[in-house]
Amino acid sequence: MLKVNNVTKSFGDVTALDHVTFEVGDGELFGVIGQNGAGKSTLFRCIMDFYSKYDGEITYNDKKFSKLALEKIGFLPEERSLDPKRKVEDQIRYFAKLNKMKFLSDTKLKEWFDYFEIDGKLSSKIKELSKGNQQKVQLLCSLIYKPEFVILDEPFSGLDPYNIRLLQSIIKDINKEGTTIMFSSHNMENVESLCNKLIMLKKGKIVLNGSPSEIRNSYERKKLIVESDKDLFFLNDENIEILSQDGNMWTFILKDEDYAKVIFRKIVDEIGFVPYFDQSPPSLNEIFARKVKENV
Ligand SMILES: Nc1ncnc2c1ncn2[C@@H]1O[C@H](COP(=O)(O)OP(=O)(O)OP(=O)(O)O)[C@@H](O)[C@H]1O
Repeated sequence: MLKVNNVTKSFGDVTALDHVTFEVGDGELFGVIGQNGAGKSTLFRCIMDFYSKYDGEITYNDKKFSKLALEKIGFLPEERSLDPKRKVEDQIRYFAKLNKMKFLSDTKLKEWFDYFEIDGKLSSKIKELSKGNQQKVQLLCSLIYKPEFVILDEPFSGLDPYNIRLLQSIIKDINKEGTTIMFSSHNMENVESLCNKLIMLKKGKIVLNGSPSEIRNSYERKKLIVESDKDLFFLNDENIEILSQDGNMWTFILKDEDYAKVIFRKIVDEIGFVPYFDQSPPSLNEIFARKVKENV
């Protein structure tokens, strides 16, 4: 288990991390979300022990992360670090060797290359690949030796939607095989579909912490979406903050979530059948947007 306890890291008068405390359990797929400058990369660098000092304590199974054998950790840094002049194959073999992978057969190498659907050849030079494909090679390099704990700083940045989905499914597969994975993103949608736990950082502080459903269910269900061909404006009263219509879909923002029962009854009484009636908590995307706007 990774334990981050009361970590604060400052650069002059900028507090990049401000009393940050959370845990990542073994086998978790853990998302770190936040806007630009929220402190995500600083957090990863603290975990990797790249700074000479920070306040607080970070341990992995009760030891410093940096004391772990190299081959147990995978790290995709925000600054990509491939050698443009090297061949793809040599670059992958270099990282595999650096991380103490004993043997990498040609077949295994080709399997991984195909798994990532990299557009290029193993014999291509890194600089001959597109940016997105270079990114896929770098992610491959941080995973091929099957580390037990992986940190991926912005693994999806600059990728098209197809490749985002491809890398998400690779990350899920590798996590299912037992690797604990922490990754960062600006995009809540990437995080929501992928992780089972997350934190959101804002100006170096944790403003959300939990599983996507725990976080969503901690919010009131004040938004109702109802499908109806009939006009529903007759339901507008002092218990409804906003009532809007888009085609046959109606959105109600309630003052109190319990009022949904009254609305449901009234619709059934007045017009009978209700094809669609949804009272979900806000999506993570909506929660993220709200948190961005809130003053911390
Ligand atoms: N080496 C440094 N020297 C000075 N300030 C730094 C340094 N590293 C980070 N910062 C500052 O710390 C804050 C957090 O930066 P960090 O890179 O951790 O954010 P981030 O969430 O990773 O952002 P992004 O999504 O843009 O990569 C920012 O205000 C940044 O300017």
